[in-house]
Amino acid sequence: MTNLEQAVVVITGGARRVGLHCTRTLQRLGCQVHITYRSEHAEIDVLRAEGVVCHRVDFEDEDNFDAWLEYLRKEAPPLRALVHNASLWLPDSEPSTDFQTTIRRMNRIHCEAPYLMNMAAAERLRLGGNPLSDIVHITDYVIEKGSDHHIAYAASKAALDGMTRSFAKRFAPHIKVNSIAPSLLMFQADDDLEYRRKTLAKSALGVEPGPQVVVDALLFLLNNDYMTGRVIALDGGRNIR
Ligand SMILES: NC(=O)C1=CN([C@@H]2O[C@H](COP(=O)(O)OP(=O)(O)OC[C@H]3O[C@@H](n4cnc5c(N)ncnc54)[C@H](OP(=O)(O)O)[C@@H]3O)[C@@H](O)[C@H]2O)C=CC1
Ligand SMILES: Nc1nc2c(c(=O)[nH]1)N=C([C@H](O)[C@@H](O)CO)CN2
Repeated sequence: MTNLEQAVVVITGGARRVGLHCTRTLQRLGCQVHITYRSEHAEIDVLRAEGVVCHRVDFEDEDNFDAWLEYLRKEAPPLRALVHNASLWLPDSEPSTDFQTTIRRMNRIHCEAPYLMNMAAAERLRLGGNPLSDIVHITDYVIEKGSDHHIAYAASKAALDGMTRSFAKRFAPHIKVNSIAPSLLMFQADDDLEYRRKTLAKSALGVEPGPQVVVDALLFLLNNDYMTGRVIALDGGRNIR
């Protein structure tokens, strides 16, 4: 069992939903959690009061993101883990968006940004191992099946999945790199009943599990010193449906 007391963990998109649940759990376990968030909201002040270090980072704002990379390269403390949770579930046919913008945004958020953060944080992660350190990519079950309405999203998550194996090769033996690939975790507040029914029926277990299943998988990875380049599928049995 790894000792997470005072371990420094970075969680991107750590101020809402799944990321927030990961943030609160690791903070309670004695970690020093650093999060990135994009938009200001009341929860940020609450997290700061709880001792979470909150960095405002928009992956699509070049100067702001470059400053974040510089922080990871030169100022961050030794890191025990870097969790790539931040994401945007952009459909291909969003009325206000043309397809070129959609694919560019999806690749930026789910592929370019995690790639650049991994390279920037590598030295800090090597220093922060106890004995090993972790990078976790949160991808999506959809990379297995494809999607007809989130093609760019699925493609960019597939790229993130591929980088799991590549970075696992590059960073062994000091840094483990694994993916968590969920299907439905949490509905959006405005998802209607018909959509919820249809979505729940897609898996063998037929439930909306909530964020704890991701926390459980994350803690498993942090505590396992013999797994790298692999994927934990959290999909309620979508594959056997
Ligand atoms: N929810 C689900 O059912 C499923 C989720 N997943 C994956 O699990 C992870 C967590 O899901 P969920 O909690 O729903 O994620 P959300 O859709 O709630 O997004 C997580 C965070 O990403 C941040 N983010 C979005 N765009 C940017 C950007 N350009 N720069 C920096 N941060 C950004 C958002 O910040 P802000 O709020 O400030 O804009 C948000 O807090 C994601 O990787 C998701 O793809 C996979 C399958 C199912
Ligand atoms: N960044 C996000 N990615 C995904 C979300 C989300 O809310 N934010 N939601 C889903 C769906 O739950 C899908 O798995 C089932 O309809 C997928 N990705």
